[in-house]
Amino acid sequence: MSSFTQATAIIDDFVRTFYPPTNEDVVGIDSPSSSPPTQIEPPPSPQDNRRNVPLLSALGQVSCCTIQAPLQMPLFDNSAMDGYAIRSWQTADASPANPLTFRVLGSIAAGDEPPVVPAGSDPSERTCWAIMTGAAFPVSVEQHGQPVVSGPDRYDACVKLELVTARYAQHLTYPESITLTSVVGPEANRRRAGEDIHVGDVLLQQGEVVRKEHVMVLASMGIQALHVSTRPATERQHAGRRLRIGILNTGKEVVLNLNSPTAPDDDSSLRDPKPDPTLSPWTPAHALPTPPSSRSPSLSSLPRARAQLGVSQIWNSNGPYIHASLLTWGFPQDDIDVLPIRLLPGQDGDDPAAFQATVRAALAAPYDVLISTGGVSTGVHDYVPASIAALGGEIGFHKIQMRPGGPMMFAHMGNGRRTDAGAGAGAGAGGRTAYFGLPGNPVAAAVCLRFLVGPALVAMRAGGGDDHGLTLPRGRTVRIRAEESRHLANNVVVVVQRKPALSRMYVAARVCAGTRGADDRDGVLEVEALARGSNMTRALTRADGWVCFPEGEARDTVYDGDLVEWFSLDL
Ligand SMILES: Nc1nc2c(c(=O)[nH]1)N[C@H]1C(S)=C(S)[C@@H](COP(=O)(O)OP(=O)(O)OC[C@H]3O[C@@H](n4cnc5c(N)ncnc54)[C@H](O)[C@@H]3O)O[C@H]1N2
Ligand code: MOO
Repeated sequence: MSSFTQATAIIDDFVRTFYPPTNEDVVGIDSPSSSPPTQIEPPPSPQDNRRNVPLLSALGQVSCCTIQAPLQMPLFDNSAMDGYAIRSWQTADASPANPLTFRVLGSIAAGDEPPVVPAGSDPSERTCWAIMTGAAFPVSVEQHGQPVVSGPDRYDACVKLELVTARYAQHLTYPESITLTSVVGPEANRRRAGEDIHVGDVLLQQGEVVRKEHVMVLASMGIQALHVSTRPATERQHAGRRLRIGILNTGKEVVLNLNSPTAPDDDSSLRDPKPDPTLSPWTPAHALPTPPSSRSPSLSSLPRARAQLGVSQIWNSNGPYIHASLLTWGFPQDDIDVLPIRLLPGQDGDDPAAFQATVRAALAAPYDVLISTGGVSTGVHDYVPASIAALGGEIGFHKIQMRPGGPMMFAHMGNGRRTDAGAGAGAGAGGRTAYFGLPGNPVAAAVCLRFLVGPALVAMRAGGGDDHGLTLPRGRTVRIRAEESRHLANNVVVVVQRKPALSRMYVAARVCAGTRGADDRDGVLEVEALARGSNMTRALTRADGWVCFPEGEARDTVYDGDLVEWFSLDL
């Protein structure tokens, strides 16, 4: 586990070794601009140049429509951790002196249809399911097929795998039983359907300039095209070398929806008037959305957005977000490719062999930079670090003391051939292709991109920065305010509570209304901390930046009114 400082030093060393200062030609880029987040333009006039364009082409343009969410987010209850879905009440007596054993009934990966468990089974029997991050929880159903939404039958919580001792039987790919020595709270590590976005929530307003954060959220809804009024592009010039960049998204639950800004013009996501009454077979009735009466074009796209997803699948939002970020930071579209992981006959989703074949081909291409999402944490399907090591990648770091984004890895790779056959994982000789393995959770991926990948790419492009190395983001001191209704502990408004000196922590934040653009009375800008949670993407569309609570500080609580560091959303 590296500290943030160690991680940046490792990347810095790579940049200095393989991408020294360059005198290469200036790269002229039509960058989609970094407009202030909440910039609203006057409503477009009829003679404006309105077009229906693929989502990535809408970056930096003015939206002609107010877009309401056609889907709830998360789409279904799912696990925030790799671990075991249990009935939390059965853990009430667990302690080191009283370890409890649970029989494992099966395993659920993200993208798997969740098992349906008949309610009314013997409650004295302790059972559980192995469950991966992003996987749907088992559904307990009554005799007549109604899902059970509360009560002792429900597998309501996930205990993370680090907290249990697992016993394996030879014929099983998952443990036959686990032993637990601590109590697990109700709903622990369970991300609830709709906790971030409700159907009908406004995601983008008419007249708003489309930013990369909108791309993330709209892509997660399966929205592939937007009506925009095009503005003249602002040409930004970036000196330095061109970098060929490949984006890979792992996870069999992830459905790729956008390939490039040059995808065919498609306005079908803006048609189809009928709402879908059967959002998902296992969504509890109370969570089914009631579409509001005034429908926006995106609400009417609900059947299409949902119908194209299989059970337990999600739209890819990380890929479009990374793509949009690179375009925003001035990397030319021609230099960016989306690299789908293609399965061969007989290969299941999330097959490390398919992933390795894709990376091997990319190394031969060759790419300067590969950025993947997902598969870097601790679960059985998190094969990215081992695969990169097996391909000869030299792992610079895997796991950082940072939240979100802790599972991130960085490696550098050559042509994919191992130089020292038989040596242990990670013993490759490395090379000049930078490999950034970002976590799958979208906010975690965004933090890694902003604070580690972006600065690295800029340094690689320019061969410069601070003394020709990595330019670390520079912050500004601001006063933190807790967003309304944040936790009230003993009448003191607490912004963040964390374990002492644990990790560097980033939280999306927004300059407080009334102080926007101007400092408050004592000259310090006030910013509001927005929702945390590495799957809570909606906050990003309202944010202007990130606040940082640095690592190594003994204090575990950040109070309303404390001074903290603030960073803009863009580089
Ligand atoms: N037992 C433990 N479980 C987890 C830990 C841990 O320390 N112990 N860490 C958690 C943290 S923190 C993160 S972040 C995630 C990262 O996991 P992975 O990088 O292995 O990512 P996945 O499991 O593949 O996906 C996580 C999450 O993100 C969703 N996802 C994935 N790809 C996309 C995409 N392209 N677009 C949108 N959303 C995506 C996926 O469905 C999952 O919900 O691990 C925790 N678990
Ligand atoms: O969910 Mo993890 O911290 O990288 O966000």
